Amino acid sequence: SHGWGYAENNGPDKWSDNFPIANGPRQSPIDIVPGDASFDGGLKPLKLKYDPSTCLEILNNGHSFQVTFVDDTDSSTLTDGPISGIYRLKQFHFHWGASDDKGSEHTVAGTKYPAELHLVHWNTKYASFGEAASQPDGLAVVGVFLKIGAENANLQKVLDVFDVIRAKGKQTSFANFDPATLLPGSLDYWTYDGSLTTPPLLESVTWIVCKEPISVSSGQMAKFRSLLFSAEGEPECCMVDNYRPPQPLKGRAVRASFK
Ligand SMILES: NS(=O)(=O)c1cccc(F)c1
Ligand SMILES: [Zn+2]
Repeated sequence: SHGWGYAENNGPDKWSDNFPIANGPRQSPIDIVPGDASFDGGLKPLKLKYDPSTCLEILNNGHSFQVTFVDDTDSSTLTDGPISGIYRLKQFHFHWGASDDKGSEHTVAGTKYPAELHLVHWNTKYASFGEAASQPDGLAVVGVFLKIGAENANLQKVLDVFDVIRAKGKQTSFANFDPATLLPGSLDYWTYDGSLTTPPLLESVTWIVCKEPISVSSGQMAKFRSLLFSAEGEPECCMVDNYRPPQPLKGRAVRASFK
């Protein structure tokens, strides 16, 4: 049977068939309305400490591409911000559109960005990512919007290996990349309780969405769109529009770390 995806027959509107939590109380992404967010002076600044030597490989998993990290020590961590304890970086990946007018998962007062970066961390009070992913406080994902502008030289280091991971299932070693180079200058953020934005849609994520975007050029966005959802030997299907649209807030509070 066909697995989940982003097409008409297996996309976001169909996910609840196999993953009923898709209609749950804390689903992601959401539309962030800055005027509705409440400033919380108790929120700490994000503390991100990344060790580039924990960077392991880059892979096309058929839904996005992801850069994975060695997470058997506290070398690359997220602490403070809205969370308590230590969360380890597991991977980062992106979501993007077929054109520059769409692609992000979170939106800001209805505004879609051309892409969105997700840095995925898991709570070390649990034994593993998999265990943490099933807990309400198990994961913390930092979201960063990409906005069309100047070419992003740090991002280019990732795009330069796309030719060897073009098809689903391809992976290659990827060493000494510092994900901190993909963070915006300001780490002001909105935060709310949510979920994974792809199946299994587990409601285990503390979302931390940065207010300030990073830049990406239109040519670099075209490079994202050169990846394939399809595996080698299958009819080629461009990897585009791999984003879930905003989900109902269902009474959740969105807090801001800034005024
Ligand atoms: N898109 S996301 O919510 O960051 C996500 C989806 C699935 C797995 C995961 F680790 C993170
Ligand atoms: Zn994601």
